[in-house]
Amino acid sequence: MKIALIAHDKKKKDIVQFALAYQPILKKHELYATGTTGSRIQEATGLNIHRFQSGPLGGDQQIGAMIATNEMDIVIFFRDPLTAQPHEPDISALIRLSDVYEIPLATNMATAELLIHALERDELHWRNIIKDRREKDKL
Ligand SMILES: O=C(CO)COP(=O)(O)O
Repeated sequence: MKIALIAHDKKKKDIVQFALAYQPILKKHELYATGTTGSRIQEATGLNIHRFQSGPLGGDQQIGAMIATNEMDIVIFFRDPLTAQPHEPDISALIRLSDVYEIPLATNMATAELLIHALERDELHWRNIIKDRREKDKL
């Protein structure tokens, strides 16, 4: 599965803790992240992560583009609901696209934990079925 990891600045420590705790699960998947989140997780865990631009410079949009082309399976996005972000429209667009394409999206640690356990139990297998169906529809 392809998993996007994103965190706003005040949530970066949390996502690093999350990645450390679930490293054995995460390492079995293809990981993507916005720029700074990706480097912080990489430094702490050594996980292999494809890093996009930093969020304010287009990283959220790059992940959104993967969602729109049916290439992203899970989004874990530790948002900071208490701080205004300069790229708020990009954040809303990413969340909107996750809803448009019905991509499992966790915006806080509690939901992220549920998702990661579901992933480990292979309960997100339906994503592969949807992907195959959409690929066939394109033909
Ligand atoms: O701003 C972000 C998401 O909206 C995250 O970007 P960084 O990981 O580059 O800090």
